[in-house]
Amino acid sequence: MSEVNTLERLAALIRSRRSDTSGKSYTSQLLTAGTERCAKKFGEEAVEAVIAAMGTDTAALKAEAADVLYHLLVLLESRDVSLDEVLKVLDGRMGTSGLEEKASRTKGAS
Ligand SMILES: N=c1c2ncn([C@@H]3O[C@H](COP(=O)(O)OP(=O)(O)OP(=O)(O)O)[C@@H](O)[C@H]3O)c2ncn1[C@@H]1O[C@H](COP(=O)(O)O)[C@@H](O)[C@H]1O
Repeated sequence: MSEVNTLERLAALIRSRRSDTSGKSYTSQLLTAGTERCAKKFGEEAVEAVIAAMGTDTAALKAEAADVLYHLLVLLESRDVSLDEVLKVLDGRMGTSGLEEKASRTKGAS
């Protein structure tokens, strides 16, 4: 699937930025700043996506959604969690309904 390939390629690019010392990589700056900084940026971009979703500019929503995906991948990289590991969680949920998933979480929490 091309969508997954794009995310996988981006995740690999982000990982490679860990060892970038050129000083020209925004990703490298974020990773060097640490998880708290990455999480803050992710939160900001998520809020911007929410605001765009409430508006009528579809191009703006697509751009904000792309920012969210990029910043999520940077956040995961900062915690050494791979995209593949997250996709496996999603794969594990396939075939169950969202409501069943919700019920099993509620059960697990009690
Ligand atoms: N997909 C992205 C991407 N999406 C968003 N951004 C950056 O995320 C930042 C967030 O937007 P803001 O408006 O908050 O910008 P800002 O004020 O500059 O950010 P801060 O100073 O607050 O951190 C912008 O600087 C965007 O350029 C991205 N930066 C990089 N990528 C990808 O990562 C690759 C590697 O980038 P570098 O690490 O910079 O080489 C690029 O080739 C792209 O494929």
